[in-house]
Amino acid sequence: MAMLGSADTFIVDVPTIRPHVLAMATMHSQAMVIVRLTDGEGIEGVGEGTTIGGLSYGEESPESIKSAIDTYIVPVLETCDIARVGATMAKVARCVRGNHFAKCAVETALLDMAGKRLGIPVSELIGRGRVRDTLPVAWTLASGDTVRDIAEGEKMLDLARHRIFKLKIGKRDVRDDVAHVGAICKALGSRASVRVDVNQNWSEAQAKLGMAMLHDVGCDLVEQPIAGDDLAAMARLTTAQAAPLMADEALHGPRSALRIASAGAAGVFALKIAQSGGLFAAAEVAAIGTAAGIGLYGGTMLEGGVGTIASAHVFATVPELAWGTELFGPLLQVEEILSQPLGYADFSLAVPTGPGLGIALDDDKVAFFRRDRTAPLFHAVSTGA
Ligand SMILES: O=C(O)C[C@H]1C=CC(=O)O1
Ligand SMILES: [Mn+2]
Repeated sequence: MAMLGSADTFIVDVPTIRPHVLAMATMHSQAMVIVRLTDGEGIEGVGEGTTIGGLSYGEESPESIKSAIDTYIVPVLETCDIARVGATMAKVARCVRGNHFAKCAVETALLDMAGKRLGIPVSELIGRGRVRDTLPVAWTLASGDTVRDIAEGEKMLDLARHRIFKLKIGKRDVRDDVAHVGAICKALGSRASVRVDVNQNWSEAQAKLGMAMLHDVGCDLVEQPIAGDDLAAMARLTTAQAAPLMADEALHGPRSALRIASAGAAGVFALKIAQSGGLFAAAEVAAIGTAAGIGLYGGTMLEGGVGTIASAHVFATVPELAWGTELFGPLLQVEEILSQPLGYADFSLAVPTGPGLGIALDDDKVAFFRRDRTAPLFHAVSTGA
């Protein structure tokens, strides 16, 4: 039995290392909602709710995530035995509709606490438990410039950090986008797998042309080429096109996963904990995909360290992760806000082994990047006078 001790939610804004150009927004910084819960014994759990480009990607914004947690979810937690994470989240689901990103942040914090209480990693609390300790990690080339993207890809290969690259397209004319992808495929050759994400920006006709041309230039996978709610068109493209179609924005948890699988509307699922509505729900999406013979990929909402590691614990439990993961979010930010650096090496991310999430926030960095910070932004520099 454990009762809620305290709850604190706040937004941190961390600049990106370069502009990140997507079809629907160009990011210069990432806004992450951090939730910190304690129980009556003082055990702390952290969670993260993060989306991309304000309201341009999905239906929740950083501000709405924080407000849903503070106003509607925390009062429910106050009535629960928060040691029972499944029962607590079931009660939250009865009281709060939708708001998957907010629920995921809270469920993450509860699982972090539960793991710490039990002395086991979160991955051991999901499904059948952990089956792997490292995850292959893709990088997104999205500087908006082909030459710069090739140089960045070469650098990542040299550093042995990434050999899977996702290109963000859909903003320009289809033929211009394909020329950009083709140039990168040609430059990186067999040293890398190149995939694209259109973020729903094509019509079905554009997708027919684009997917055929992309296959011809060596692109391995096409993510969400058209609107995620048009399952009939996704099914037509999945059947007719040689390049596999990956569902991303179409997936909102187990029920949508079942609908997509039944309609034959995707060959690959992008698993995302926030979009699914939490870690348990993401594991259920994975199970539906596996049962339907759909390939799995560990997706990201470009979360920082907390959301990335929460995702990593789930992906570490997936028996077959044919397409790897894209858990590079913290590397796109100028600072990880964690006390210990994450283990990116040998084209992979190490899944922490400590209790709970196995990570801790760095309080100074959090104080520095908090949107509501009261301390001065820059420390005074001594002149030696
Ligand atoms: O999948 C998305 O749409 C979101 C995201 C993942 C990688 C990236 O660069 O953006
Ligand atoms: Mn996507």
